Amino acid sequence: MGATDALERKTGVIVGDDVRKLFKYAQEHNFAIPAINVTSSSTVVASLEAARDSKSPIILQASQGGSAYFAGKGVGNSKQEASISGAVAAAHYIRSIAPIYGIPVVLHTDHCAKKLLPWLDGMLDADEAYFKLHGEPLFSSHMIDLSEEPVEWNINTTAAYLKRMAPMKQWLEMEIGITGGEEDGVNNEDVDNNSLYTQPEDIYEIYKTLSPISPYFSIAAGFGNVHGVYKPGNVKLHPELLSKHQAYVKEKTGSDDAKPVFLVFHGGSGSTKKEYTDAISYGVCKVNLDTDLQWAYLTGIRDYVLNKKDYLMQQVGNPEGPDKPNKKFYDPRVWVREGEKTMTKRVCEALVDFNTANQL
Ligand SMILES: O=C(CO)COP(=O)(O)O
Ligand SMILES: O=C[C@H](O)COP(=O)(O)O
Ligand SMILES: [Zn+2]
Ligand SMILES: [Zn+2]
Repeated sequence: MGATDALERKTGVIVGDDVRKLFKYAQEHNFAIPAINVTSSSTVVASLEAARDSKSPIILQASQGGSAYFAGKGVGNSKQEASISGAVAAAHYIRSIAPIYGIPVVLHTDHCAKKLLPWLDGMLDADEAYFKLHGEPLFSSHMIDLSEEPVEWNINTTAAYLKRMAPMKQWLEMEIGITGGEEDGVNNEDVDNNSLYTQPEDIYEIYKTLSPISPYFSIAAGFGNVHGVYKPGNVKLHPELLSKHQAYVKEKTGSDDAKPVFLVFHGGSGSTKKEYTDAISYGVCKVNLDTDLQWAYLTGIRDYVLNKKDYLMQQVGNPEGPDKPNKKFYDPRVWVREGEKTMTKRVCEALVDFNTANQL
């Protein structure tokens, strides 16, 4: 018995009820699925390889900036055209290759502040076009992040988007309580500390508003989360706040489910195993991990270049002889692959930390 038994589609990109079933299964079995920020085919395959080798489901997500990178940094993005095309290209790529890895994959997009809503609108146009042809949306899920706006406007605008997505049974993640650090190029490092911690009343308000529209939503509730990795002690996480949210919603709705809310943990990098497992025990089913993987990807490439320096300074000639060609050392499939290996290893560690390994 494993998570795959709960799913209708067992490999490749999953959508609709399967997404909800996977998240519920994760909550019931005390694990969370890592959401990896991908920016290229290379980071996609490094993540998929880790999930396949660990017999785990995985979430691949593209941020607005990561999507534009998929399209190419040389393309203009004043109307979000690079972010829309790049995200759609990433989605088609991931949909094409995910099945050969033999694991279920949730295809998601990350954040999306108010000023970036045209990006989300463009992706939803692509979802609806795909839905007409295939009876399912192109992406499994999206995030909307209006956490810096007044709470009422955040909830009402999120509700309007969920209404648009509901006929496609598409998942929507929303944020309440600001994530510190940097996201989408916006610097939240100086944000007031209290706005990093969400109150249970806000969670219930969201739950009450969104539930009648669609059951396919999750909440990234702030419990001190910060993007990036800083000096120890700078970030104070309070995952125990999440248990108050669950208890409050359970009491208000009379639900017999101890974890009625699907919760998301942002800023996963640099956190302790206990912070992960505590948050997971309170109903976190998705943990976002980016910065630690950027670092892991670099280390493999960095070490390769440093160790092979004498083979990389000219096309011909190395310590083995002045006539020796260096092609097999500077082929990107060799040195980029080293970054993939160290990234895969770090994703495997996360899968163990979040108790996801061997859950399929
Ligand atoms: O929350 C994240 C992406 O949305 C990732 O945060 P980290 O970069 O801190 O892991
Ligand atoms: O928001 C958090 C993610 O780490 C994405 O970051 P990014 O905007 O630098 O791609
Ligand atoms: Zn945010
Ligand atoms: Zn985030």
